[in-house]
Amino acid sequence: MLIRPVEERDLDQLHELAQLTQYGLTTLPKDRATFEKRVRQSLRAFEDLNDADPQGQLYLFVMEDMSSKKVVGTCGIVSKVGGFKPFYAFRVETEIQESHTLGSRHEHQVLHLIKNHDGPTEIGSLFLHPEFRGGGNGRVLSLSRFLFLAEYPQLFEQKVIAEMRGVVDEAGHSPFWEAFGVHFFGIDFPNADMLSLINKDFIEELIPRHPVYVDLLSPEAQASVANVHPNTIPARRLLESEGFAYDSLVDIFEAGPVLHSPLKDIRTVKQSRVLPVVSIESALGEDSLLAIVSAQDHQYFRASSGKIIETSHGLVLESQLANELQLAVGHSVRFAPLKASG
Ligand SMILES: CC(C)(COP(=O)(O)OP(=O)(O)OC[C@H]1O[C@@H](n2cnc3c(N)ncnc32)[C@H](O)[C@@H]1OP(=O)(O)O)[C@@H](O)C(=O)NCCC(=O)NCCSC(=O)CCC(=O)O
Ligand SMILES: NC(=[NH2+])NCCC[C@H](N)C(=O)O
Repeated sequence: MLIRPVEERDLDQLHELAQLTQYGLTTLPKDRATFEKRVRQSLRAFEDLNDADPQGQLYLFVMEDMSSKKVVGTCGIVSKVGGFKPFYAFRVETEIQESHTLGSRHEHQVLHLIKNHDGPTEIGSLFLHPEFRGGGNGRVLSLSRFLFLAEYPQLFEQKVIAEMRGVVDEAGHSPFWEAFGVHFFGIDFPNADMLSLINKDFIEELIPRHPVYVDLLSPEAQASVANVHPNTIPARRLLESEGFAYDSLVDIFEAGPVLHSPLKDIRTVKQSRVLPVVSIESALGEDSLLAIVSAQDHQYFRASSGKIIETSHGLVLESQLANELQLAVGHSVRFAPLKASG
């Protein structure tokens, strides 16, 4: 498996992949024209990695199965959210009220709208073809972005967030949307989700101006606040194992949690180092380490996973990994253990 920047030739396969996403994966639209626009946006972003400030550039990656040459997964990074059009979220706050007269105490969860014009970096668009899940590919795909962040920190903000897909069923019904959003926006969730990627003006126009008491929503909607779609549990686990945490922000449409971490504290970023390749061998034994490895010569970033051994002079790579990344002795690579130790 090779992870590399998206190319124009991937469009057909990516578009096919997007048809498998079900509902709620906002940034992997099923509509081809919107997808094509995003691929072009990403091609522009990768063109110059030298002197860009984070201004909302989109970096889209694909995971390619090297044996079949098929695109089996994708993931992305937006260098900065917010800007002229804000990043919207609800902050879940707990309000406590007590009555001496009645001798009672109540805790209410209240949703407060926040609008951020100067937002963090956002990772997203994480999707793996169902046939390729469950064997560790998702971990490599998700973490590869962190080697890119470690390689080019100047392109990103110091804080990184991920908006996790919230609870939405197979027909596109979101309990939170049906209890809340539909009353204000008057359209269905899939439509609102799709429109929000194209033009967010309707959010500014129609979102309620006052805080929202969660107690007033249906029990299903209440239960969905800060919870994720069943197929998004692995994505959440992966980020949590890298140090990301939920801190009271949820999505305004389906109440999925926003996870966050300072860029420098992400486990893979923190543990990654750059060393030269000193040797390539056909098979490495017990003393080797399973690592995620990236190369970036001539600004061409690519990543994969495989066995390595660290020596005092540099790294020994297993030949399959070296072939996937087109590496020879003398090249430098960035690497980190695929999993946190202990
Ligand atoms: C997210 C991925 C790509 C993950 O791929 P895989 O399923 O192959 O991952 P995996 O390696 O099998 O599992 C990842 C980790 O989750 C754990 N895990 C798996 N199932 C679990 C479960 N039911 N409960 C608790 N933990 C579970 C595994 O042990 C593993 O952790 P260990 O490695 O520690 O053992 C995939 O599931 C997928 O395409 N899902 C559908 C799309 C989706 O919902 N994407 C996220 C949208 S939200 C988004 O895009 C923002 C987030 C982001 O960009 O990262
Ligand atoms: N409005 C939402 N919460 N959408 C979930 C987004 C899921 C995922 N982060 C994506 O990029 O597509």
